[in-house]
Amino acid sequence: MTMQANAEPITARGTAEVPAIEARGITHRYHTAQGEVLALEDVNVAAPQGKFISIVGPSGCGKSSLLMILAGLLPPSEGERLLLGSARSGPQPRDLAVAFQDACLLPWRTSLDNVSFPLELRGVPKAERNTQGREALAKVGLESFADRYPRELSGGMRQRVAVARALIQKPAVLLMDEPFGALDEQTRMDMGEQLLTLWDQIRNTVVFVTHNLTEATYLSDEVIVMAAHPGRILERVTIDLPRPRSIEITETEQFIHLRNRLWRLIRSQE
Ligand SMILES: Nc1ncnc2c1ncn2[C@@H]1O[C@H](COP(=O)(O)OP(=O)(O)OP(=O)(O)O)[C@@H](O)[C@H]1O
Repeated sequence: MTMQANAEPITARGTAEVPAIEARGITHRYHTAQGEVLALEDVNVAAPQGKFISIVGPSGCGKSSLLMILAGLLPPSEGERLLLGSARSGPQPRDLAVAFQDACLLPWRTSLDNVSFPLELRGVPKAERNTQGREALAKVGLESFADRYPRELSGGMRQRVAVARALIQKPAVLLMDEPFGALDEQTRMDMGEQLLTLWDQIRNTVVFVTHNLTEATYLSDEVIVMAAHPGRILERVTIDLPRPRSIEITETEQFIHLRNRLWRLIRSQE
């Protein structure tokens, strides 16, 4: 697989100055039988085009809620969410793809049919979507598993199918909520390395929610640290490690320094 460190960022429209995705003054309240929960308070986040942004923070600080709002799947109580400079509501599948911790594959479809599903929804003819589907599976190293069903794959393989399905849409913005959270530490880092190799080729905008500070430091250009009760932005940490990155970078002094900084920020809230 060739790595293109300087690939042009995917810009669906507009100029590179327009953030790919942005949350402006987002406040969100859930109404429960026990009363109101203030999940997010005045959150402002702008993910520049072609950047990899992670969101970390203690459990319950509103990371998933923020991602759902950015995805257009959850209307915020206050504030607005802009996708490529536009405040259109609801998900826009051509500009945006979402991958969750649970791979959410359709159990009755093969890997190939799961990966090519977004193209089917767009009415792409079968021969073309099969070609693109096989290409996408090859990118995540699963070309020989095209005809397998999800139940016949390991957890890591299922997650790779989900990543291929998200990437086949060539979205300008990819939102990922703990996509490797259910995997063991070794598989998780392997998946992170593979994701970075793919991302180096397309350089779209990724917003990645994780609990894992090593993963966040390794993948990101910037890590947004959130605080809880109410959920808000505590600090934004620039990760100025060189790219392309390989797993060995996690052993460098600069990496450990950045990761420890994130850890201290999270600890300061306890
Ligand atoms: N559907 C819901 N109804 C009521 N309260 C909710 C709902 N979803 C989330 N919350 C509450 O909103 C707050 C933020 O939750 P959210 O899941 O966004 O946080 P998180 O940072 O993603 O948590 P975790 O890291 O544990 O996944 C929490 O207090 C949570 O209990």
